[in-house]
Amino acid sequence: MSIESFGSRLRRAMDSRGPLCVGIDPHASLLDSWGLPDTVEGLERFSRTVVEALGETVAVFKPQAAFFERFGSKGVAVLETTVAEARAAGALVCMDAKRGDIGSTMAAYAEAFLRKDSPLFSDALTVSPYLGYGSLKPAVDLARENGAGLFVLALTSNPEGGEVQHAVRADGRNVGATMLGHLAAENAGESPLGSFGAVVGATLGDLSSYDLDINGPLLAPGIGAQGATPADLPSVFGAAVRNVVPNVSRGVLRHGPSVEALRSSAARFADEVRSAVAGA
Ligand SMILES: O=c1ccn([C@@H]2O[C@H](COP(=O)(O)O)[C@@H](O)[C@H]2O)c(=O)[nH]1
Repeated sequence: MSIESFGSRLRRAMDSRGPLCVGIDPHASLLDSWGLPDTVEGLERFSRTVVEALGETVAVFKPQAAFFERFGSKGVAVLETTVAEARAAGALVCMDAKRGDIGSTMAAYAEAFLRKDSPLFSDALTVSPYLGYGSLKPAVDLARENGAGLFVLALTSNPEGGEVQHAVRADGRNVGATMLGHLAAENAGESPLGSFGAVVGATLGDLSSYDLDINGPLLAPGIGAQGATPADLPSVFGAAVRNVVPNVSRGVLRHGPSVEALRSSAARFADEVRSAVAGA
């Protein structure tokens, strides 16, 4: 029996639930504003509340591994539960762990997040290609085998990213464009959508000099706390906007701990995204 690909599962989730991805980023300041202690117990209450509020409506959750790892093994245990509960609620999970290393070590990272029986198995994983795109091959292979996906950092939302990603190579292409080219090759011939996506910040303004037509998803962080809005998406992404998975973390999470307020905030962002994409 063949496994359904991540790209196919994601397209279905985007069509039925809308494309919004909500981050699960338990910042210490958010725990505090939710009236929770900055402890493993606080972390657990926070994550469970987000999943309870939004698990049946958002297409994708993006837990930010760093906020769990800062509590050590107990925090990682909460991350495992969060992933399982989010997936059980019907959402896809993109683990934002931004892993990247030499190929032999990358294989171990891939096993941690993309092996079907791993406690942290996620539908997709963010990865860093800055040890060379080829170093990601073990993750590409395991993702394909298990119907999972990757989001490769191509053009990140932070202002410092350009120093690396806009650097121009000997062939005249810049580094970010080169990563997009690798992903287009990875996704060639896939339908309805390839499983190998790019991270492209919603904060970056006009990207018309880039070929964003990679036949794969474009994970777009930067909406809300970093200043971008859903209305920016068409001008940033052009025709590729239909493959954009816009991420909002603090912009939604700051409305907790009320489940109702979290739901209304996510619904507002989802509506704004829908209108922006429909008008594009
Ligand atoms: O280019 C990137 C890649 C990843 N991120 C991550 O997304 C969220 C954004 O959080 P907000 O609260 O909505 O700003 C966070 O987990 C980042 O690590 C990114 O912002 N930019």
